[in-house]
Parts: sequence; C-alpha cells; structure tokens
Amino acid sequence: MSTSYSTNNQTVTTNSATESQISLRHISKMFPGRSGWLNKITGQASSDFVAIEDINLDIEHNTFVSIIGPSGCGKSTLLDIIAGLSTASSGEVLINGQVVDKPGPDRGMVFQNYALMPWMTVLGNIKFAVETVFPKMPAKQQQRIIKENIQLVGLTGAEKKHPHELSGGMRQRVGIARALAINPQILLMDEPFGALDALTRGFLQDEIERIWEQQRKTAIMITHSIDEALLLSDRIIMMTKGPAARIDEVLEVPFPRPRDRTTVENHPDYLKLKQEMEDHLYRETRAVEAARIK
Ligand SMILES: Nc1ncnc2c1ncn2[C@@H]1O[C@H](COP(=O)(O)OP(=O)(O)OP(=O)(O)O)[C@@H](O)[C@H]1O
Repeated sequence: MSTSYSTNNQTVTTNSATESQISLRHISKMFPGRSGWLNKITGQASSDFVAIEDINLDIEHNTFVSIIGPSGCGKSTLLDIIAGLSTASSGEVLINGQVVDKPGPDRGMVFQNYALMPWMTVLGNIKFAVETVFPKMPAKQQQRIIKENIQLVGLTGAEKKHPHELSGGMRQRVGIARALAINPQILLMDEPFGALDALTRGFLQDEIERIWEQQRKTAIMITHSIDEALLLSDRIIMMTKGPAARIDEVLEVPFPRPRDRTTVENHPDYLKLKQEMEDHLYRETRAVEAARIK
C-alpha cells in the first residue's frame, strides 16, 4: 500500500532517527545579493535570495530517494549541500551522525554534464578518482577495482577512448563507474540522464536499477521525470516552488524489487502515484508561471 503525507516542515522520517544515514536539519540557503555602489550605478544590484528554507529530512541506509520539483526550486542547491560542494547558510547535514560540510569519499557524485576530464581516457578518468581516494592501495588492487567498474557499466573495450569519442550515454556510464569506483556509501546524482535522448535514458535507467539491486547503496537522485522516479525510488521528495522552497510531500513507493518497467506500470498503485506527482508538479509550475507574469 502506498502512503504519502504532508510534512508541514516537520522532520520527515519513516524509521527512528537513529537508523538514519543522512539527516538534514533545518537546512536553508541564502544567496547574497549585490548591493555595492558599483552594482547600483551599473544596474546590477540585486537583493538577497533565499533558495531553500528549513529543509528537514532523514534518509535510512540502502534507500533510493528521488527529489522532484519545479525548475529552479533548489534541488541542485540542496544536493550540492549534501555533497559538501556548497555550504548551507544555516542548518546541518549529518552523515552517520557526523556533521559534514565538505566533499568526502563517502559520497560519490554523478553530474548531468558528466564532468569528465576530456584529456583522459575512460580508464584514465576512473583511475584518477581511484588513485585520489585510495593513494596507498596497491596498484594491482586499484586495477582490479577499475576493471570491475568498467565491466559493471558495460564499457569493456572502450577503456582507451577519450570522452569526445563517446556518445552521451557512454560518457554517463563513465561518470557512473567513476562515482562507484571509490566505493562511496552514498551515491548522489544530479539529473544524471537529463542530457540523453529518450531511448538511451531508458537503457541507463535500467542499468541503474540493475546496479542498485546489486549494491543497494543509499542514493539520492534529482530528476524531472515522473516515470524515472517511480521506476527507481523507494521514496520521492516533492519540493515546492522557490524562493524559500521546502519539502511539500514525501511519497512512499511500494513496488517490489527487483523492478522492471512493465511490472511497475502494472502495479495497482502506479497510476495513483503518477497522478499525485503530476498534480504536484502542475500546481507548483503554474504558481511559478503566475509569479513570473505578476
Ligand atoms: N550562485 C547562485 N547565486 C544566486 N542564485 C543562485 C545561485 N545558484 C542558484 N541560484 C538560484 O537558486 C535557485 C535554485 O537553483 P537550483 O539550481 O538549485 O534549482 P533546481 O531546482 O536545481 O533547478 P533546475 O530544475 O532548473 O535544474 C534558482 O532560483 C537559482 O537561480
């Protein structure tokens, strides 16, 4: 049975907080405006902008969570704070009970634009990450990890290619292999399939599902796709529009695992969840448009 509930800005948790791997406590992010005299006379002045406000969330081990919300609501801002790539203006991120405020090997990141080093081969990109995180590991063991992860994402044979010789889907396979090769506890993905055509996107969604079933790492993924979120997630975080975006609702996704598209789409709760997400996105996006034309 599916359950959904409104958070009213309270901490959202489905288990006791002690089981949480990731805890977000009162996270807000304000981007300071430009108020100096030079900005004023050049017409560049702007006021402070509160992107997200008082976000509270607990995520348990081995859970796949998606974040969905209207464009510009602050999804990447929140993920960057969890990754330690950006700091919160107030509030805390705890991982296994420890406050984190910078990147660490416990979190692997997959970016929409792949963020590969163009002068390095497939193997070189993954090797660089492994050597950086495990500098003292014997070379043989490093090579084994690199090989296993290249195999895992189906890139065997493409090791010597450079990013410009690869399709978008293959580049993202490198991005995924690189993130997993450092064996992070948590996988963070910012619209990982956003730049791919529909068919490639479908293939990679299936790959992520297969890999997730094998490894069951805690994952947080930003997506604009309702079907992608329903295929992959245990929970879906639905954010309101910004400014001062917050968590509006959390959907529990009850589909049994391992999953495939057909069984998910035939599940009795599928249409209800899909409708709920569509209503949410439509409502929030309409509010964004209404604010724009005021
Ligand atoms: N460095 C910055 N300075 C000022 N404002 C910023 C900065 N970074 C982001 N913002 C603003 O914060 C808000 C949230 O941006 P963010 O990229 O997190 O949204 P998003 O939900 O990920 O968007 P999208 O779905 O379009 O990728 C936006 O209004 C954006 O313009």
